Amino acid sequence: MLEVNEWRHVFKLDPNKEITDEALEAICETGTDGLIIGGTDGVTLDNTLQLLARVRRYTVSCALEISNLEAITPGFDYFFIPSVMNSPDLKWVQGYHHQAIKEFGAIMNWDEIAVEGYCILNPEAKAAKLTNANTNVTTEDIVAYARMAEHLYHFPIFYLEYSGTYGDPKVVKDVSTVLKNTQLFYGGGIRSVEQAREMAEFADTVVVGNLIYEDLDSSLATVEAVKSTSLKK
Ligand SMILES: CC(C)=CCC/C(C)=C/CC/C(C)=C/CC/C(C)=C/CC/C(C)=C/CC/C(C)=C/CC/C(C)=C/COP(=O)(O)OP(=O)(O)O
Ligand SMILES: O=P(O)(O)OC[C@@H](O)CO
Ligand SMILES: [Mg+2]
Repeated sequence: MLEVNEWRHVFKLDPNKEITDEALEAICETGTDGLIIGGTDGVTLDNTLQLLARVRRYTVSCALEISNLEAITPGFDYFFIPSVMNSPDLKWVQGYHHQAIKEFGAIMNWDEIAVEGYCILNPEAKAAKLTNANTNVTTEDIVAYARMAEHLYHFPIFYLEYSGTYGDPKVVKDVSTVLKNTQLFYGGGIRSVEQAREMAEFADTVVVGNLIYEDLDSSLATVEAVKSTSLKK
């Protein structure tokens, strides 16, 4: 099993979306480095457990990206905890986290936990709306969030999140140059191998989500595209 810090390509599966057994098998057997299970809305304990049981038939490693308290369950290789750095609302930065750790802290295996410092940049994304993220930011603002993630908070992951739309490669490049220890995730709007390659030049890890549900074959092709691209930092 690859450690998270070795992940180059991952698929994000949404428990709130339908996927056939054939499509799920194709995703799990592509040679992708990992799966992230998560979504912004409609994620329940029931649909999370169902998807977990289905992906556990394959050897690919799997992280639960926690978006609400109800759907927290053991059984994953990793637990990713988003903290939305550009939300003015404390509950999305650390409020729910405090509540969850009050409940689960004593039984948590901290080696399986990775905090993701999120910077959400598409104002139309559900996650941006939910968290009231301030998407009206400059590249300098974003770079400062990245530096905070690495040097103030020592987050293992900084996540440039454009969910639903293709982001700005120049922003990804500029952020990549200031991160040394914190892993840069890019996610959002990847719909072709060219886009996957472009972001893979600067992001340590490229996340492909909605394309799985819109054009399965194109999503499968992003694995090789990312894994054959060398980082340019
Ligand atoms: C034994 C046992 C139970 C073990 C588990 C212990 C454990 C791991 C406890 C967790 C502790 C903890 C600190 C939990 C955090 C709790 C929490 C609710 C934090 C808030 C997270 C947060 C900021 C959510 C906001 C939304 C968000 C950023 C979601 C991430 C996913 C995302 C951006 C998806 C993309 O959007 P999508 O839904 O795909 O959009 P479309 O449907 O339009 O595509
Ligand atoms: O669904 P897409 O737009 O590919 O985005 C992937 C991921 O970053 C969503 O959290
Ligand atoms: Mg999605």
